Amino acid sequence: MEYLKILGENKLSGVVDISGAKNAALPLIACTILAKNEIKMGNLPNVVDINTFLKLIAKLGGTFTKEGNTAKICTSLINNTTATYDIVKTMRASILVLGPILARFGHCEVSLPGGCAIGQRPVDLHLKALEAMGAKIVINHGYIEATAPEGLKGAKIVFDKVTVGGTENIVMAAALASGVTTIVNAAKEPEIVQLCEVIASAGVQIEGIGTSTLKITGTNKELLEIKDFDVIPDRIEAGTYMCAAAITNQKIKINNVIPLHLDAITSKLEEMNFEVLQDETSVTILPTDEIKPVNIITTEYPGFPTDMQAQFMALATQANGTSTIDERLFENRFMHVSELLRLGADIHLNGNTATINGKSGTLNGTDVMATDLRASSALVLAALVAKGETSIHRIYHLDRGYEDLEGKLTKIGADVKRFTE
Ligand SMILES: CC(=O)N[C@H]1[C@@H](OP(=O)(O)OP(=O)(O)OC[C@H]2O[C@@H](n3ccc(=O)[nH]c3=O)[C@H](O)[C@@H]2O)O[C@H](CO)[C@@H](O)[C@@H]1O
Ligand SMILES: C=C(OP(=O)(O)O)C(=O)O
Repeated sequence: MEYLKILGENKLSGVVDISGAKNAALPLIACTILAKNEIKMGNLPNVVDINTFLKLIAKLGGTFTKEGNTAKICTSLINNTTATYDIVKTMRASILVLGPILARFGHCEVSLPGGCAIGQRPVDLHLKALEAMGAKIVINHGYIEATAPEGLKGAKIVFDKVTVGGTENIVMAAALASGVTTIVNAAKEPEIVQLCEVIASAGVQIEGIGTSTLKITGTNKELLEIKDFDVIPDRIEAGTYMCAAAITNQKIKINNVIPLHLDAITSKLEEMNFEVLQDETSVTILPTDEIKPVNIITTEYPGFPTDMQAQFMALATQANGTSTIDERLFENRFMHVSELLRLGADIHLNGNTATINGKSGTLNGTDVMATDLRASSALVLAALVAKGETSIHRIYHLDRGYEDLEGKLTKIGADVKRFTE
């Protein structure tokens, strides 16, 4: 297994180029199942989850070629409708093939994803919505077996909770359904906006893009001609490097971003007394005299993202005072706390609230274990300011979602090396 060794306290400076968004690219690859043509997708991040999703497309009978950050995907020959456990267990986003395959073929089988390190993460809302569109769903031997021999029919779906994956699955299913589907309480994340725009650019009528009510007029199983596109920049990768600048209190420019997507992150950094300069495609974090504490509540976009919670917790250890972080989306997304404690942080957990006493002492490098993707990046951030050497184990989590992390950090002056144990 591979691990990272980081020697802390280096001065950082320079520019980081942000890759395409994993969480936009995954549903966009799933949406190629709606198309009859080959689609060229640019700005794909070179991360394990993308390769896993492409492998899933190939297992279903689709084809792809990938060169650098561009893939050409064609699903016209799909002849298998089952997403098996071996793939789903490594990548929960596999559930995103359910809507498009069911809509196109009238049946689909997807292994139940089960829980993961950050919580139970049920998919009941995806299933309930598909049932409202006419699907019959049974759970059999750990598989979701969905059928709709007559095709899916447009329906009014009112989501009990805002769900990113649920909204994506239903938008894709609705694109090939018959009639109009209205999604009320839809998620509004930029990743969903891009998915809707790509499907709309193929001629599907979608009203309300970027709002919490989406109205999709389906094609009644007529496959789409989807145009080539580039994946939007990764706002979570960008936010992570913004935190790298902040935690080391150095000036770093984060390039190739959409600053609007970073508003919630920028505003929390400003509350922590950092100046954040913006132009059309970059943000620059400037050092501050005093890092101030912050109070954060995670919520849906455009609020503060749960995917940035762990990184801000690492940053809060360097603040002059006590910060609080309330995790409202996932019941178990605090696995990084015990590892930050091993580095010397002073953090108390009470239910879904973490209290972080900043500057209670210096962090000291040691061995720590990554437990999920963003927990891993929080440990990397903490290691950048810890005294001495930190070894971060189980970095396969990190590789799911950060392209060339060592390369990007090394370029701005960090001492990061990968080893095999
Ligand atoms: C690949 C991808 O884009 N992953 C993101 C996506 O995950 P994902 O799409 O899984 O997250 P959801 O928005 O669906 O989950 C939000 C909340 O709703 C609950 N829920 C969801 C579906 C359902 O059927 N029933 C149910 O109860 C979940 O357990 C969670 O508490 O959005 C999350 C919330 O912004 C991010 O942290 C993930 O990085
Ligand atoms: C939780 C994440 O991803 P996933 O939903 O794929 O587990 C993430 O990107 O932070």
